[in-house]
Amino acid sequence: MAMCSTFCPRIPHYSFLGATPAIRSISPSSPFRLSVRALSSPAQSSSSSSSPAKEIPGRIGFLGLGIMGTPMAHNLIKAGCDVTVWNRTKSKCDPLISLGAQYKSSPEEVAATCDVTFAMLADPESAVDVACGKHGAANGMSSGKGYVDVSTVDGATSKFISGRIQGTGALFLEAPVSGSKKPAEDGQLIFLTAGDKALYEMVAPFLDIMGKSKFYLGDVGNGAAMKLVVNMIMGSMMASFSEGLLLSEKVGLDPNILVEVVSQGAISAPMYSVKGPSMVRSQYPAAFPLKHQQKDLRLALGLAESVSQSTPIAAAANEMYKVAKSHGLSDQDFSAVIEALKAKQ
Ligand SMILES: NC(=O)C1=CN([C@@H]2O[C@H](COP(=O)(O)OP(=O)(O)OC[C@H]3O[C@@H](n4cnc5c(N)ncnc54)[C@H](OP(=O)(O)O)[C@@H]3O)[C@@H](O)[C@H]2O)C=CC1
Ligand SMILES: O=CCCC(=O)O
Repeated sequence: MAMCSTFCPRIPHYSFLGATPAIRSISPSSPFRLSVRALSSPAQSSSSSSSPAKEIPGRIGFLGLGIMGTPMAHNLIKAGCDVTVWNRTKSKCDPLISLGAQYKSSPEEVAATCDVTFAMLADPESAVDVACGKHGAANGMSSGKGYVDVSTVDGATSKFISGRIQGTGALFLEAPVSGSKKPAEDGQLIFLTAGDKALYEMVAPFLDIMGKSKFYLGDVGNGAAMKLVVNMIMGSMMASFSEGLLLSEKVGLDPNILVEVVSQGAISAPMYSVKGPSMVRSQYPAAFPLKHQQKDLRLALGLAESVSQSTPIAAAANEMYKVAKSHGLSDQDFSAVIEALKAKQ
């Protein structure tokens, strides 16, 4: 890994060589370039016994600037990190470039110029394509670098990508996130990581910038599985909530009051309080696109089948999301699944 030369002001516990001990006044929007000891170099590492400095990757790549990737990369830039971005639709890079990000025209170039590259892609196909396709990130990876895939994919996909990345000598970490657009903006995501522990430790400061907590779950596939189980539960909860809202209305109750009642009881969940009022108004501004929720249910059902676990509620919910997709609601928020029930009336 290259010498780290980036200072992230929100990283509290790291020793920066060449900087005065009292950290200088920091403009949150401007990347700092202080000289920091790179611990990936064994010689430097072993000669540093008097200081607790840790390894901090210098240049951070970010591939995939959709609803989630954009605020995640933005938070890294705001924290002063040296970030290089790429997105299939180039125009989505422009706001981050204007905030100080660098741009490369392919995942391969990003990976080649960065120490650690994060990827936040739509689904298994795009995650594989961006990591392993022509001009994919794997072509730019080599020993000393790291690849962190934060997309939601299935374990088999993650293992395939891991194999390609590790085949170059680089390290791999899967790190799908729990939390949606607002937590991504607020740096409040929950990372569900698995893979190379050394890379986990190396990127922990960056996960701490983008999130509020992180779990290390062992072998590649475990992070993906945890994420799919969580989203399987979430998809079923939203489907059930949709039925309740419509039933309450049909029997003459005010669904807004149902939302309030639910929020005060044992089944209270932020998701219901946040999305309930707009669902009552039949508005579904996309935070978590419905097509991705259906993808996650599909992948979770595959996971369940692989271990012969019965999941009849998730299977029924999946059918509702499929119906909603067939009504053109793929890019709406997943709460638009309620429309699938209205369509059946
Ligand atoms: N939104 C949410 O609340 C959450 C989403 N997730 C997961 O995170 C991932 C991203 O979600 P989100 O940001 O919402 O999704 P978006 O649909 O907003 O963004 C998807 C990203 O993937 C890129 N992409 C899609 N297909 C391809 C392809 N074939 N080749 C290259 N790039 C491609 C898009 O590029 P382009 O701009 O060119 O279309 C875009 O950058 C998904 O796996 C999702 O399940 C996880 C937690 C929460
Ligand atoms: O994958 C999307 C998760 C959305 C959320 O956790 O709110």
